[in-house]
Amino acid sequence: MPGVDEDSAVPPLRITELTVRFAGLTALDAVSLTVRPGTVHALIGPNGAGKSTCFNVLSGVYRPASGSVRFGEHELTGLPPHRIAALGVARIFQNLALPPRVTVEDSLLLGRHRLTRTGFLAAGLRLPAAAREERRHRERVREIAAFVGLERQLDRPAGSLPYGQQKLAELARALCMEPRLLLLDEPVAGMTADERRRTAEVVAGVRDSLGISIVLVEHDMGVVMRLADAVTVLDFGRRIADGAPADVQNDPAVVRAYLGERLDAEETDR
Ligand SMILES: Nc1ncnc2c1ncn2[C@@H]1O[C@H](COP(=O)(O)OP(=O)(O)OP(=O)(O)O)[C@@H](O)[C@H]1O
Repeated sequence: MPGVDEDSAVPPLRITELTVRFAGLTALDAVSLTVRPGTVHALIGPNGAGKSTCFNVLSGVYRPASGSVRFGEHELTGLPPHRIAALGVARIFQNLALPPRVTVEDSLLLGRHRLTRTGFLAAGLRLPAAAREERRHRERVREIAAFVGLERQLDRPAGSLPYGQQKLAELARALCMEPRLLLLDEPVAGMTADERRRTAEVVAGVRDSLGISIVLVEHDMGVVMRLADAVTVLDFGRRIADGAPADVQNDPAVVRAYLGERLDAEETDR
């Protein structure tokens, strides 16, 4: 499926020396990483490592104490979430967020709101330009639904779909914004093995056919190793490794960090 906007080239995302503090706790400590255009970049690490904090800075929820996040020519730190979204940064949350009683089609159409030119007043007055625009948006919604494999679910309320399809519908809604960067927060958590495989395929398709960059926070190492082009590992807010998945997996600091987490869990179980 091609993108619609010709001048929507995907720029690199450069995070430089990012530091976030909460009342004495350093949640991110001078973290740097670069997401190359059109790649899946996984952000992994044990619980409390700082992954969600990093997402919250990228999407404008938190302001860092210092450091910068540049998306192409734009500095994202200090911008409110809607301005960051308008630059083409879409975030998908871990919890289901689609209104359950609204049809998949209408939810996806709402996802295109930011791209609507004629606006709701013109649409309400049934002006021809608005009708044309709505037809165009509906066509694109159908294309995107087909891309994630939900073309036959468009008329169904989102809440009536199996969990895996609801998550795909959320991904479709994010794609309806025509984003250039997708932030995926544990996209396969709570899924069956089949749903995980299907979701991983769709995410790979988003990268390969749309060229969108993806930052992926995920605990499922199978999915990370299969999907990621690059991996950054955080532990206690510090970057402890960065590179190709296979290299990072064998890095002694990474093995130690995850081993520490397992030992902590065993300690709590006792
Ligand atoms: N709003 C906040 N106020 C205070 N402390 C916070 C806040 N948000 C996160 N923290 C702390 O910052 C650290 C990093 O948390 P964060 O949620 O970013 O980790 P994470 O890697 O996403 O963990 P998980 O895998 O468990 O989701 C933790 O010690 C957490 O308790």
